Amino acid sequence: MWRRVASLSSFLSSYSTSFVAQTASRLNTWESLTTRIAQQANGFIAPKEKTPFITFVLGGPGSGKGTQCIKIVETFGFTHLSAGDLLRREIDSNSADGAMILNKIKEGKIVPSQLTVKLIQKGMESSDNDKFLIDGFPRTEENRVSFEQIIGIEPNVVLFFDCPEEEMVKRLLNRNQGRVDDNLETIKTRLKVFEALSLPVINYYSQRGKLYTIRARGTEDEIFEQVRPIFTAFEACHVSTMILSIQLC
Ligand SMILES: Nc1ncnc2c1ncn2[C@@H]1O[C@H](COP(=O)(O)OP(=O)(O)O)[C@@H](O)[C@H]1O
Ligand SMILES: O=c1ccn([C@@H]2O[C@H](COP(=O)(O)OP(=O)(O)O)[C@@H](O)[C@H]2O)c(=O)[nH]1
Ligand SMILES: [Mg+2]
Repeated sequence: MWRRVASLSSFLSSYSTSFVAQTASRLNTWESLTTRIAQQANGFIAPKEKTPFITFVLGGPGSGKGTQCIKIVETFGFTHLSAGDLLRREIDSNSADGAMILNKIKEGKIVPSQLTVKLIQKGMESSDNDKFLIDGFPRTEENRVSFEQIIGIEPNVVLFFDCPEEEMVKRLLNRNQGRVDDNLETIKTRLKVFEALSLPVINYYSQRGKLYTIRARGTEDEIFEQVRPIFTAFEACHVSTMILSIQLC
């Protein structure tokens, strides 16, 4: 079934255009967006036994990943798995790895991949949902490869919140969530880690045609209006796929 639907991607792309062209008209790249979405739509709102629909949410510290994830969850019904939150929960639960994780976070360094991937895997397995926002992961090429090896699937979509450094620093210093890493010294390390280790991951997904770059400056609502058409198009594509499969059966 999935192969048959994929072979219809060019038809789906023109079909979905009429559905969502209005909302997506803000994007200059609409034509290539619909083509890519038609190719990547398999699994959106899929039943549990099907491959889940995975979105990686990437961007520098303070770029607004978590804030936008809340809006995506509210609007599109994803399950939000923040890698940072999973690690902080692990610290709070006094697990054997807690002290090591706390040190890594304090220093702005990256926790060993296997540990993070296992926590994400647990989060996915304990959810009935099939649509996941994996926020703040993968942060390194090693993270990315480890996810592919352990979970065995690739993301359908990768969002990149592209935000100027000075804006990220300002936001982090005002975050007020009592986080051990929201101080200037750790922020400086985190920005360096982002540039050296995370940007290559973003480039990798850009080359694979999976990257959607969001200009992450402006109000939260303005930024969400760049995010919304991406998922609206996937939803429309899913509906047209359902209609087609009913017609073909
Ligand atoms: N568009 C925005 N404009 C101003 N502040 C924002 C915006 N988006 C998020 N914030 C604030 O910036 C801080 C960091 O946002 P967060 O979503 O935690 O970023 P990330 O998860 O990428 O580190 C939070 O205090 C949040 O309320
Ligand atoms: O896959 C991950 C995600 C997070 N972290 C650690 O957790 C910190 C906080 O991550 P989070 O995503 O919460 O930060 P944000 O970007 O949202 O500010 C990072 O600096 C890392 O030290 C990690 O090691 N691996
Ligand atoms: Mg966050």
